[in-house]
Amino acid sequence: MKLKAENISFKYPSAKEYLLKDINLELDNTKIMGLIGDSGSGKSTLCKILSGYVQKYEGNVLFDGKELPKKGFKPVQLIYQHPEKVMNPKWKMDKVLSESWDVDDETLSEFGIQKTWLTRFPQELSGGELQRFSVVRSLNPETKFLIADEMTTMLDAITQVQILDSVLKIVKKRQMGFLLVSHDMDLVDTICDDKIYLKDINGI
Ligand SMILES: Nc1ncnc2c1ncn2[C@@H]1O[C@H](COP(=O)(O)OP(=O)(O)OP(=O)(O)O)[C@@H](O)[C@H]1O
Repeated sequence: MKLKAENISFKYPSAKEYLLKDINLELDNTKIMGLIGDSGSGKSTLCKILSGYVQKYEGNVLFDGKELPKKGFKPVQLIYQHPEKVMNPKWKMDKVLSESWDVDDETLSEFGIQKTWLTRFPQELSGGELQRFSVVRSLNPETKFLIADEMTTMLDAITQVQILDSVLKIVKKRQMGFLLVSHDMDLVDTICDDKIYLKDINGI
């Protein structure tokens, strides 16, 4: 499977300048890729475009040659850097999960999610606990490509490794594509087969 960005350009409505200009990118499930860039350089924005979360941009995002669906489930799933911003504060966590898929007990335990957390609201969980939900939520059986945007920043070092290991196990088993966005060069070098520097592909 291929995730392709063709001449992506993007400017936030409130900004004067383009953030992303003529980005071309081709990712597939044969290589685990890393995306690196300075803080504020547009990595999260590019991830939101590649996963169909931001839909107003110039250029095309094609998944296996087709545009991403505008509504409903998306085969490219994004694990957000700030899960609290994208979870409905009025929904308890069991509803937040079931909106994506019917998560089994094995997956909950693999990611260290305690059953009692399921009956809490997002604001009643720590950043790290919430991040585990964000990871699990993205692992719908129909997910074909996973983009992890600084997904482990809210976790301590040991938990980071555990969660990433579990995700990578699932990525390999299901032969999903995986893009890891991180500031941590050592982490990218350890986990990824190859890396992309945003400044090298951004024509601004
Ligand atoms: N909704 C928004 N409206 C206007 N500007 C925004 C919006 N979201 C982000 N920006 C700006 O766009 C730029 C890129 O932000 P983005 O989050 O994509 O960068 P990043 O490379 O992921 O940064 P970091 O590594 O710090 O998370 C920043 O200058 C940010 O302030």
